[in-house]
Amino acid sequence: MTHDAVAGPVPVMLVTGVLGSGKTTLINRILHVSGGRSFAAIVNDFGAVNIDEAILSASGRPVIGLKNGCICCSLQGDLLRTLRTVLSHGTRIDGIVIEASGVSDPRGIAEALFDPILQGAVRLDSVVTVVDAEEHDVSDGLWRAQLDAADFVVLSKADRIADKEVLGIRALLGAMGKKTVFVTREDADIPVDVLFGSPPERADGPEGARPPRFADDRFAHLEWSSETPVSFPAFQGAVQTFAAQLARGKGFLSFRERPGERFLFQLVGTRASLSPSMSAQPGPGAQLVFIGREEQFDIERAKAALDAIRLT
Ligand SMILES: Nc1nc2c(ncn2[C@@H]2O[C@H](COP(=O)(O)OP(=O)(O)OP(=O)(O)O)[C@@H](O)[C@H]2O)c(=O)[nH]1
Repeated sequence: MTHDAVAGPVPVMLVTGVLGSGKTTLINRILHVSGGRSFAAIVNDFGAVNIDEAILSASGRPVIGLKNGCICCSLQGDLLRTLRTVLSHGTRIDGIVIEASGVSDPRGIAEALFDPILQGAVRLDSVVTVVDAEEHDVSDGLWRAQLDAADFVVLSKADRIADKEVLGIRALLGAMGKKTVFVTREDADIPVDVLFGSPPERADGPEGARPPRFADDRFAHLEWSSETPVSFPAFQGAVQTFAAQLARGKGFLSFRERPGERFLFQLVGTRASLSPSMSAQPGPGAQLVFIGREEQFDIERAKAALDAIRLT
């Protein structure tokens, strides 16, 4: 099925969730379990280095990264242009998954999909919000906005908490009107057919009355790179000096102590991890992004701590 008028509009799934909740992990599994279907992914990262694009491109599916902004506001034009490019590519596309950056209010993106030129070419099938079972802040306005917009909730990292706590979060989400909650672990099956379900009735077209959106200006980010491998203990020591100020950190890097190996660094809340990188991305140095709330994250000090490791 090449995209054309006969095939009908291409279904779009919009995946939201706060920083580090598990959006890329979910999309990676969707791209891998897509069976005979051909899905494309559009990912929106917060910064010029698109780590998520590099992670997902290992799936072998078309993945396009949008950088330096938020598709719920400043990048809306880029999203529309990218969608048009994907649709006119000439290859069969059975569905498009759009990952919003962890600071996006999904309403802006849903509105963008009502663009008159795209009408008839794409159809917003579902808004999926990933909720981190282990770490979430129910008082956070962005978290609530993402939940409000969700047709489906995917509860990630359920493997990290007790079953009783999972039941508690499900009850909380149920009380918030979210009936369809999928609980996942990193290796669990993903109900792709349900998530790409029939289009729900939406009241969020251009005419609908909507509350104001959340902007992405509450977060500051630092991009840091090194052309050469870094020392592992020096890197660890530098990150420890500002990790408490961060909401998120991620990227690829190589260590002098492990020549020829490439690692994916992930930091969510207080949890940091390093795993062998499966993605093809430029080496041999480091490309990292660190994100923190504006009022907490001292970018200059973090940059100084990282720059110092170049000299070690
Ligand atoms: N144990 C466990 N870890 C998970 C699960 N889902 C995601 N993770 C881990 O959580 C971290 C963040 O996951 P991502 O998928 O990159 O999160 P994200 O929402 O795409 O992050 P941003 O795009 O930066 O907002 C990574 O270290 C993942 O391996 C899960 O279900 N279980």
